[in-house]
Amino acid sequence: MNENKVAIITGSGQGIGKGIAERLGKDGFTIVISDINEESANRTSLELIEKGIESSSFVANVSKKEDLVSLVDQTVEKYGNVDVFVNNAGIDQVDSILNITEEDLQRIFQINVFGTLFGIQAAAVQMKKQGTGGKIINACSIAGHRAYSLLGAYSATKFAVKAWTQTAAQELASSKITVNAYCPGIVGTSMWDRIDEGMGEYMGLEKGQAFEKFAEGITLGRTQEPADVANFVSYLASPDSDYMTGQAVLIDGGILFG
Ligand SMILES: NC(=O)C1=CN([C@@H]2O[C@H](COP(=O)(O)OP(=O)(O)OC[C@H]3O[C@@H](n4cnc5c(N)ncnc54)[C@H](O)[C@@H]3O)[C@@H](O)[C@H]2O)C=CC1
Ligand SMILES: CC(=O)C(C)=O
Repeated sequence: MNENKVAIITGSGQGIGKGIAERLGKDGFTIVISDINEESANRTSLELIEKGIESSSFVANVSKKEDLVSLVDQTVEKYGNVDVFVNNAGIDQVDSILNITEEDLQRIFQINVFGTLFGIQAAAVQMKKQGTGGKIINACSIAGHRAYSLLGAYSATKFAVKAWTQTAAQELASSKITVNAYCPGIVGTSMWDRIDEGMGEYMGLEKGQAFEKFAEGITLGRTQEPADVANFVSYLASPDSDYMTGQAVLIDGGILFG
């Protein structure tokens, strides 16, 4: 299955992106690991190769459109096609609404919002050229369904990702390109280490307490692993999801409903 199909995952040197890369690699895709961090991108790609998965790594900063165009070009030069593009890279920011600065806002929007749009554009241009359809998959969040205290800027970026997903789905459907998003809850990656620290400072909590407080609301009684997200992304990347587009789906263990 998926022989000769190529998946690019941004921000896949670690965390959820790495989990997605491992799962899509198992599903038979050739995997392009891309990250702003060259060292982690190379390491993850080598790990996949050691598991028998065809893989390469390319450095790209998603906040620069030319990097994403070049990422797609380099992939096509090496493998001939792009079938799945996962806009996974994203950053967090913890701040109260009164303290968010213009500089902070520009940084997080440049990566989470502009970066996702640049990824959609670069992938769609290539997929349209190929004429065989494709799957564009974006990283949203529970914070794209409801905004959270101290995560105002981050939540705003994830609401925007949901908007890109809906618009791109409508505009690209005639080219047989589906566009969907995954919305995880609380995944124990380095992103949550930073959020835990930031919230801890604001709320006077010890290390780990903000994470635990958020985790209390999970119906299934445990926080998420990257593999929990990757299992769902595997479906979004497969023909089984061909009749689904424009959706930002909660995969959060039951934090939010509806
Ligand atoms: N960890 C969580 O609980 C949740 C995470 N998400 C989303 O999932 C995605 C992945 O998050 P995690 O794996 O937890 O984060 P992480 O911080 O562990 O990993 C993010 C990766 O993106 C890379 N990156 C950062 N800025 C970049 C840039 N400008 N260009 C290219 N790569 C860049 C980093 O080097 C890193 O490898 C993000 O979009 C995040 O918003 C959504 C919901 C929950
Ligand atoms: C990091 C993230 O999306 C949340 C809300 O946990």
